[in-house]
Amino acid sequence: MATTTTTTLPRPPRTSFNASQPPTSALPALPNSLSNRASTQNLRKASLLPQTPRKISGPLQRPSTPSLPVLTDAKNLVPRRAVSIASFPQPPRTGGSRIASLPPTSSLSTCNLVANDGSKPLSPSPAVSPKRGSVGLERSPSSRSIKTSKPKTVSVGSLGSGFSGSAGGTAYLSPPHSRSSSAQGSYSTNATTIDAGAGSGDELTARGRTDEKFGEREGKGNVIVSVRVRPDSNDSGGGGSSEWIVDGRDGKVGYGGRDGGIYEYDNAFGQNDNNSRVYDSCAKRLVRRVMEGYHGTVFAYGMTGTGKTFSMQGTTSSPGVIPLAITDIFSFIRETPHREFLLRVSYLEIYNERIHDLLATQPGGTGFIPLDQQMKGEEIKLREDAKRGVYATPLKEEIVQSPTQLLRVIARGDLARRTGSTQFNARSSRSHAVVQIVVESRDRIPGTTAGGGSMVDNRRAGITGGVRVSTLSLIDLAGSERAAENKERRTEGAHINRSLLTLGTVIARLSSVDKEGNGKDKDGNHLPYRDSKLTRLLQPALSGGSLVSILCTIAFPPSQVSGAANATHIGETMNTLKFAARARNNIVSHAKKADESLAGGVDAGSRVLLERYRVEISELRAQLDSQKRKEGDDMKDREEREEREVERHSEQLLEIQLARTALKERIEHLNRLILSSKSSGVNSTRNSHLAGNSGHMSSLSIRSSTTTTHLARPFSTGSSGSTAINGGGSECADDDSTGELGDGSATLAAQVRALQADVTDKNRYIATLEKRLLQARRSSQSRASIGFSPPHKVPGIFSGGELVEEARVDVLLREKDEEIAELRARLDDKERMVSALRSAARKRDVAEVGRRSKPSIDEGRRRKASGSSGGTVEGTENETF
Ligand SMILES: Nc1ncnc2c1ncn2[C@@H]1O[C@H](COP(=O)(O)OP(=O)(O)OP(=O)(O)O)[C@@H](O)[C@H]1O
Repeated sequence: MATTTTTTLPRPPRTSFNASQPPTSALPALPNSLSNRASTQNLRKASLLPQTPRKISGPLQRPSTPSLPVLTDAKNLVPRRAVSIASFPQPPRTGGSRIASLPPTSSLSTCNLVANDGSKPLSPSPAVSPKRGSVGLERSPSSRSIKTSKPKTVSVGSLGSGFSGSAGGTAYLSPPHSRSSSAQGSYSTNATTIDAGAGSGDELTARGRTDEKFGEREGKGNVIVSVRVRPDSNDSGGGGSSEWIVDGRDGKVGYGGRDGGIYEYDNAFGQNDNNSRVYDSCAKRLVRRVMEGYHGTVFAYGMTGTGKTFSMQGTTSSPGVIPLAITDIFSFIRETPHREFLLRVSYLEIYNERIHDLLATQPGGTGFIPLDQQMKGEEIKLREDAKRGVYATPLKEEIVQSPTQLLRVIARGDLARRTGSTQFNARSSRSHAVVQIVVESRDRIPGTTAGGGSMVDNRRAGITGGVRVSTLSLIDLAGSERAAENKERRTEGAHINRSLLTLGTVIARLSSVDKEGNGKDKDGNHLPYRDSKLTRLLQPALSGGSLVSILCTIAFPPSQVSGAANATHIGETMNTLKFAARARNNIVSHAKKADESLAGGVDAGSRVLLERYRVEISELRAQLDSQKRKEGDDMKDREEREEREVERHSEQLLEIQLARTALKERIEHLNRLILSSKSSGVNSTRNSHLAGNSGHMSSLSIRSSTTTTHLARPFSTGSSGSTAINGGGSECADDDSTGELGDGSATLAAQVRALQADVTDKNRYIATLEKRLLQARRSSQSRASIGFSPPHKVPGIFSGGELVEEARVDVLLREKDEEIAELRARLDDKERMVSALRSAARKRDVAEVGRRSKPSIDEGRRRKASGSSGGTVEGTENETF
């Protein structure tokens, strides 16, 4: 696990204000230990720029000794490529200055600010003898317009080059502008052309260290407090602006009038300072640190209409902290190829002490849920845990992959935010809005692409390192307003003021907090973080857990305002200045680089999405692989099954073909037999008596394997005709031995026997055919029911060919059926022929007997006539019969 470096840095001593007293006005009032009178006295007595007090109560003078070295780290600075936001796709513009999260399209036109070398003057200016009211400053021409495209820098003699009168009031020489406009209408981050040094590590610049990079100077540490003066909107020059002091070089802002005072901050921005300069000085470095693993919080605080939203969101032509931070976040990602990042964003507002999700959409993702409906739904609560600190839940978080996407998400939230008209701002934010960008990052595995292995894989491979989670909170607070006309505004105002008051109280009491960091003051009392949702949400930042940048906005009272209103305005502005001074003095940050959580600590509910996604990716990959393997196996199985089916089918086809061939051969054989019988003339005219007895037989082409000569077979004495016809083989042998006539023809009985044998033979054959047919039918049915369904068919093997084959088999079967029927008919014919032959044989036998008996009778008659005995004749007849 990466070692955690604590970067609690020493801070220079600050003026300690009376922090025990909570503020009583709308903006928490900073108890002013010195009266104006005392201040005036001190102005005369004290030297300029005291070392510890922030509030400057004496004449402004240059310090006698230079407190800041100049560019001590210059040799360590590494030039860095300028990154243009134009390289990112631009989100759609919804128009109006309010949707200011969008980057500009036109080139910046008001950046020609007076530049110097950006370093703190080494030689103090000669001490001045300020007159009361001018606090050591020469009054600047109050009529100077802020709308002059080329701001005029007026030197204020008492402060030398450090102070200068400018439009609308006291101004100062601006440090060099880090952003420049481009012809393409994009803006490039020239300020980032000097890197903080490769591997800037975990150390943060402590207060008191000179840090020229990004135009920074002394006092830039974990907590940065800046004050920005809004230009006078009505171009009047500001009635009392001459009494206001803005020292951009030394970071001093003050009021020289009654109850006034001068305070020192990390940055003081005059009316000519644009958003990019504000961002570069207040937030740029913090954003970079967030990308490196620190938590960071930037918030804008101030009276209504003083430019908080303008500073945080900006306009299309002058983007504010939020869009510029987004640009830098993605620039950092592009410039850090050895790490991979995952960004998610949420956007909430605290309105009337209720939290609303500005990104909440209807179920199914269709449109934003109106806030009144959200009010009815599940309340968003603040929870706290050791890892995440204080967080709102349930809250929608969107993962973003590009600046455009991120800007769009925030622009969507901006549209949903509540605004209303106040006395000082036609479109006043009536809620505190918190954009939270969670940055997860981890080292990319060497030699792998972005889709590299999981943390588990890395550990197996011996690569250590985990996911670092840091959070950037960008907060646009609602403005305090003392007197509102309508009830709704008053209710809102009451909530806003109460939460800001609590914020002031907490910050005031931070100075008394014990060093344990347990949120209690020295008396053991808890700081009232829980008194408002805002302070509860800011608790981790205020109690030292993150880098903090507070931008306090003020506006000089308009020239037309006088009397009580003017006094109120001055009072509110002073409250803002005091709040800022107190914050600068009291907030101590112990910001640490976030731990890198290892894969082992990433459970299902872990918020470290980067690792969860990586684990999920590798799990899905494994699933994919196993599915592929399974599919391969299945495919192999299917192929094998299909091969087996093909084999079986072709075997069956072969069987059928063999059977068919056998049948054909048999049929041919039978045909040959029948034809030979026919050709031998069973129906010939020689057997006309037979034909005459059974005339239909000739028409049926009765054939026999025996010849008609059988009919001339001698009648066998002592054997009955019927026995001879129905006899078996032995009788046939007898017939053959005894039935041959002189012409060599078979006897009729033999012919009958032959026919009978033929009939038996054919019957057997028919039975065989029927059996085969049955088998063929069965196998054809089983083939149809298994394995031959279309999905299992192998194209080109079973599809068309199989169907044709099936049809052929059917035709064949039909043919066989017909053939069998024909054979049966022939058998019937033969049987009829056999019986006709039998009856012919019987007739012939009778005729033969008659023929033979007639000569005997004649002989007997002859013998009788000749007188010889007739015993021999009888004996002969007996022998014969
Ligand atoms: N530095 C500036 N330069 C030019 N215009 C500015 C500047 N600051 C503020 N404005 C303009 O002043 C008006 C009020 O500013 P903005 O809405 O940012 O005030 P706010 O502090 O956010 O007020 P609220 O608290 O009521 O929301 C806007 O029209 C804005 O464009």
